[in-house]
Amino acid sequence: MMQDVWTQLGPTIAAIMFSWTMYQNYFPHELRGHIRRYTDKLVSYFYPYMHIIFHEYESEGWFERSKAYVAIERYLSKNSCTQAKRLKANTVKDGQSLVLTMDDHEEITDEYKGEKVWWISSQKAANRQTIALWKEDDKRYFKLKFHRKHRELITNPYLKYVLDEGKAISVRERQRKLYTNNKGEEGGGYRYRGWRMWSGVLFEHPSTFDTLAMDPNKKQEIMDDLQTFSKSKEYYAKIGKAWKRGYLLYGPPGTGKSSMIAAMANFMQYDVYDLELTSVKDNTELRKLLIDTTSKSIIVIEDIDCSLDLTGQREKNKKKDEEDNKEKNENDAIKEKLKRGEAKENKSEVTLSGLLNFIDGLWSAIGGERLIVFTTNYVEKLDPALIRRGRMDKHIVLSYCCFESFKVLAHNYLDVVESYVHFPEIRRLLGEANMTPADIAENLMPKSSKENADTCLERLIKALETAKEEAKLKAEKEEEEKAKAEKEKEEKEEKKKEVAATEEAKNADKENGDVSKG
Ligand SMILES: Nc1ncnc2c1ncn2[C@@H]1O[C@H](COP(=O)(O)OP(=O)(O)OP(=O)(O)O)[C@@H](O)[C@H]1O
Ligand SMILES: [Mg+2]
Repeated sequence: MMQDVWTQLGPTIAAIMFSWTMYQNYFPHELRGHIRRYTDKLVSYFYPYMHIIFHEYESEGWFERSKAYVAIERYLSKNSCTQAKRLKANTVKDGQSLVLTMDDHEEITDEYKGEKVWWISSQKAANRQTIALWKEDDKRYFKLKFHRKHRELITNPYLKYVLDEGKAISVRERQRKLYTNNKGEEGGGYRYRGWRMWSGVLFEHPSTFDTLAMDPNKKQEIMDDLQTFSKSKEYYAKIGKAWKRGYLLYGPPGTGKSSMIAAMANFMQYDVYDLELTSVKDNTELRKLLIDTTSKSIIVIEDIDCSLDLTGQREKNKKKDEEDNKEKNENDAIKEKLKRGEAKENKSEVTLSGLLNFIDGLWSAIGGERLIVFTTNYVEKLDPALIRRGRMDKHIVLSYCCFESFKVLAHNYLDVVESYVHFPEIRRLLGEANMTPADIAENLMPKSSKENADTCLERLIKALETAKEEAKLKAEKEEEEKAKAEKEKEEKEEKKKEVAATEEAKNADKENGDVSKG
């Protein structure tokens, strides 16, 4: 039987092989091209599917993986896990977690608006004679197969959906970074990312809006504002504004300005670029730094009043005495920060106009989706041009701890709620004494395993009473000093008047003498 089949098929197979060899070796090249085109056409006439190829590297010698390929890989990871028999593991988040995708030559399906598509991962062996220096030799690609009657649906909305979704997954899963432009002693900042202007470490600050102590309504307002901003790409484009928003956080030290920035970054899933203005050589370097930031980020300039001399003009218009006094306090505070290493001496040539350009000049629009946050202890020191709406769109004051803020801290630090016995007294004392959330937090923190909520709250009550007493004494002292100064001023005036009167009398005597002589 088998013999019969071979007798019949043998000549046919031999004829096909002979024709193929003749075709390969003796058929003219041009003619072969024509034949191939016509056979492709014929096949496509009967074969209803079409495909799109996405290469891992878009062109020869290109260093980076294609963004579309990476987004598709991320998008397909969910379906891969449930459908593919062989998976491939890639590490992400700086080696901290894995992304599983289908291995080469696997096929999985996906559905979009009820239509089925196929994704095939493939690999074409590269020419082994070439030496691949920076990537694997084999050229990977994804092939998307779909029915040609869905061409419109797949090439347009489906692919956009896949790429957007893939990018969103990457953003959600990426490990966020905290960057700084401070080069340090050895210029280490430039080492980490080679040619980049910023150096970065993982952003791991645990502050969130839940742990932030402030008035709940104000907190909600800020969260809504941030959320609206993140969803307003089209709106910003429509009104012709760069997609960025400025926040000015001001208030006394220890009221939660830096904590709020961390909470914002965690809430928005943004990177943080902590800009040390005193380390920026000049306006050109400032612009370069701006260009080198990515979208979905917060650019922070802390203690802006210590970073640049932005006081100039305005002070001339203010009352001299009052201003001198305040100036002294502020300078003391800056000196104190310098001592603690929280501020740097200003050797920078960055000017106010350079900074204004940084915030909303032409270059500020690149990248999009960025928040710019300034913090200061002395808002009145800043030039109005710097903080006007449009530059710093939202001004947020962080102040001394109120009862609402205290409740958040008490819950976070001690797990106690409003019904607690010490709360009414604390509420009363908070109304009478100024204490920053940082000080409250320090008092609430148990210092040993023997301390419980009661001991911590009692300690806080004592601290509040002391603060109240100190504030009273300070106010009395200030009052005394003011009265003393007032008295001294009056005495000086009196003395001046007396001197003037004596002078006048002397002059009058002299004039009289001259007249009598005459
Ligand atoms: N509003 C707050 N909610 C929760 N914790 C706070 C708050 N304010 C201060 N703290 C606590 O006090 C510490 C110091 O706060 P933070 O650094 O945010 O203050 P700041 O306003 O930035 O001060 P500075 O003006 O000196 O930079 C934080 O680590 C945090 O534990
Ligand atoms: Mg701070």
